[in-house]
Amino acid sequence: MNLSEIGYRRVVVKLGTSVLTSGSKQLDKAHMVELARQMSALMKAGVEVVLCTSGAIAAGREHLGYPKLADTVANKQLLAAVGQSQLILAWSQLFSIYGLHVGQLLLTQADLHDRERYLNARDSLNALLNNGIIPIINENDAVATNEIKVGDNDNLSARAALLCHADLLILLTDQQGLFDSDPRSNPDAKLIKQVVNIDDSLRQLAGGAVSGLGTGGMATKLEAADIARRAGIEVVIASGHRRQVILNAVCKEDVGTHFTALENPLESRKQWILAGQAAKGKLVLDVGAIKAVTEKGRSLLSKGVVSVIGEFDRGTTLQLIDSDGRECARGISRYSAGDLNKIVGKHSDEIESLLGYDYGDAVVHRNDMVVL
Ligand SMILES: Nc1ncnc2c1ncn2[C@@H]1O[C@H](COP(=O)(O)OP(=O)(O)O)[C@@H](O)[C@H]1O
Ligand SMILES: N[C@@H](CCC(=O)OP(=O)(O)O)C(=O)O
Repeated sequence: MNLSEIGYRRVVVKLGTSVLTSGSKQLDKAHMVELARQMSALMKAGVEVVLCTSGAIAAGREHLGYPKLADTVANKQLLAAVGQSQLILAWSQLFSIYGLHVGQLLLTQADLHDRERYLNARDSLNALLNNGIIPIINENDAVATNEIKVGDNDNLSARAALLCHADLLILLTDQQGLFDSDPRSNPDAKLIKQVVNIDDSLRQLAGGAVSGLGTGGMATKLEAADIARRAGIEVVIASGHRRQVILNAVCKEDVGTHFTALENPLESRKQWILAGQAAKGKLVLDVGAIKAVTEKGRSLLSKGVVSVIGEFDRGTTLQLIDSDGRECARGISRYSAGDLNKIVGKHSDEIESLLGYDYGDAVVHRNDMVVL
């Protein structure tokens, strides 16, 4: 393996519950050690690895002897709180076989949404990697309510890849990659080896199916792939049980589905906008505004806003959607929902007289916006 010729410096590996449990109800440590071996080999060859691991809830169930618990958020938090310590213990022991230390980062949406916390998380990741320690990331399920949850580890791993400026994201799951329909329900489904563009027809293929203990299925993997490739990060979706899968993916061998990265990655501030999540609010845009924003690279003005959805403060990241609810851009609002409700459809010149102040003509400035 000549990794110096490959060119990847930093790789994020995401392991789904389906991989960690091998489809059973418990952590498959025999398989985890094999994955740790491959990641350790990369670290020793000079390729830095960040591990994004699911499996806390499954590990919690196993550790407590499969208790009968109602399917509530609080009970999932209980299972994650118990299971996360088992999970990190397992990884710490398995990597120690290869002489490597691990460091744990449990993140929530809020850590990615707030610029200062985002930069702090980035510093921690870099400090670990600069010292040859493998960062192990999971969502902080025990404290995350639905509002502050990223929600699935596919998205979390993409955001982590942006955070640490990785150049490859490997999403490992229980299928060989992305198929043209769900291989669980269609045995004739065909593997898609290369994806250059992610559009609505591709999203439809991903459907909603999820393996036994997993969250999100292929749909969240596609979302993750889209976030990463926009930031100039290549993505591979492959089977976590394929022999040498991590090493082969890093050596650019033909494994699973490969997503080409966009050539002009977004600058860092736009990456941060994409790394956070537009959780709190939406603006519905008229046709002219959609065109101005998506085709002409303009800022969004109040005149082009048809309606405001949700309650939010100034400085919140919003989804900019069309009348069918399709998201066309994401950006930071210069006005609160309350203010926006007073100025929708109005000319920018009227803002000061309507509000008694103004924060500029743009409701969402183009420097604070990512067109999707
Ligand atoms: N087009 C598709 N190609 C591959 N898998 C798909 C597709 N559509 C849905 N799936 C489902 O997605 C599942 C993997 O997602 P998930 O259960 O969340 O796994 P993980 O725990 O690895 O994140 C597969 O088992 C498969 O049934
Ligand atoms: N944070 C959760 C996993 C959430 C998740 O996205 O799971 P998966 O679809 O298996 O990657 C856990 O550790 O159990």
